[in-house]
Amino acid sequence: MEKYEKNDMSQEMKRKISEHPCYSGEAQHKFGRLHLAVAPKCNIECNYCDRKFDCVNESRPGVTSVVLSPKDALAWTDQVLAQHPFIHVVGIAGPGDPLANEETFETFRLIREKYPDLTLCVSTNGLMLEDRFSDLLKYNVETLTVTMNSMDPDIQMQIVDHIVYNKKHYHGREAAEILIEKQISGIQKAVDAGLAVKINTVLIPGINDNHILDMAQKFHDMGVYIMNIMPLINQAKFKDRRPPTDAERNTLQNACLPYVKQMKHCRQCRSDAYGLLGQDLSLLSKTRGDELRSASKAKRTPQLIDLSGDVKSSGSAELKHENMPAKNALK
Ligand SMILES: C[S@@+](CC[C@H](N)C(=O)[O-])C[C@H]1O[C@@H](n2cnc3c(N)ncnc32)[C@H](O)[C@@H]1O
Ligand code: SF4
Ligand code: SF4
Repeated sequence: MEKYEKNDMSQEMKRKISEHPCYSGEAQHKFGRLHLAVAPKCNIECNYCDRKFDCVNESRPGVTSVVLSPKDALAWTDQVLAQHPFIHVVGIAGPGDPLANEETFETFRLIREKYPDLTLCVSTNGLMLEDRFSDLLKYNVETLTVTMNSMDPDIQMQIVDHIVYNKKHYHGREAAEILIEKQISGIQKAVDAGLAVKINTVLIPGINDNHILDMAQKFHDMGVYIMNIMPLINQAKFKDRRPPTDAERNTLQNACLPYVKQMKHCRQCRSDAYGLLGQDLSLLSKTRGDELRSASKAKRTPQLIDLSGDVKSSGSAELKHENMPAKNALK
């Protein structure tokens, strides 16, 4: 592991990484993470993304039982940390894109004020990373994941349907070019500022599989800390595509390993997951939720991009199941 670490990484950052379950294979068994689902809107549309459905047993990215307000997210954090002191990382990973939602920054502000020693973590598609980077620094967000599936616009345009940037929508190659440019400049900015950057790359056979090794080499040059090659979950516009086999993913991870450290233990978690990676407590708690929902008036409101250029709601189905935060979360 040391061979990947930049010499200038501080002792404090090394300690934080050693307690982050996604950055360290050893940490996953001892330390947990709490995801706060405060960010429903997204500013791009990936062809594999489906944030519309939720099921009590469903565990995949983009799924949450309720969208929390920043205030409720703080109350929920208070309760989870009190009950589970092995959680040292609080992150925002959707269900949409954290940097497309002001609630993300307000949540970080509230949490940082109360918990100066927690590691704050965020996961983004990177479109707004450069533009909102100073806001992340303000709250001392130290670990950052950027999903980057291609550096080649001809490949990227097969994965992303469209983007919305500065209230304008872009399609096709132009959208892909803007997104790639913003991702690269944002990642470099974050690495240069000393953040531990992780890259998520969704492996989509027949689209980006032959390109991922090239990306790993570039990530090495850029100073990325770790790469997480995730298997495609075939859904949404990619429902008929074939996910990779474990062997295909393994082979690719091993090929990339000389260039950038590989995360091999990703669980493709929900946006409201908490606990150890291998034991998501949000899935184990089946008798909770009504109190939180009535107290917070929280509804499930996944939001998609409207082609007029606004980021808007696509529905407001109230959640029916009970799979959500604990009793007395909001006293
Ligand atoms: C739901 S996203 C939220 C954060 C942010 N919007 C992003 O895309 O990075 C969290 C992660 O789940 C991944 N993801 C979403 N849908 C997926 C799918 N169908 N198959 C594999 N990974 C998926 C995304 O690519 C991203 O890395
Ligand atoms: S950026 Fe994240 S939330 Fe947005 S469409 Fe892609 S996977 Fe879904
Ligand atoms: S989805 Fe993967 S990287 Fe993200 S919190 Fe879960 S295990 Fe960690």
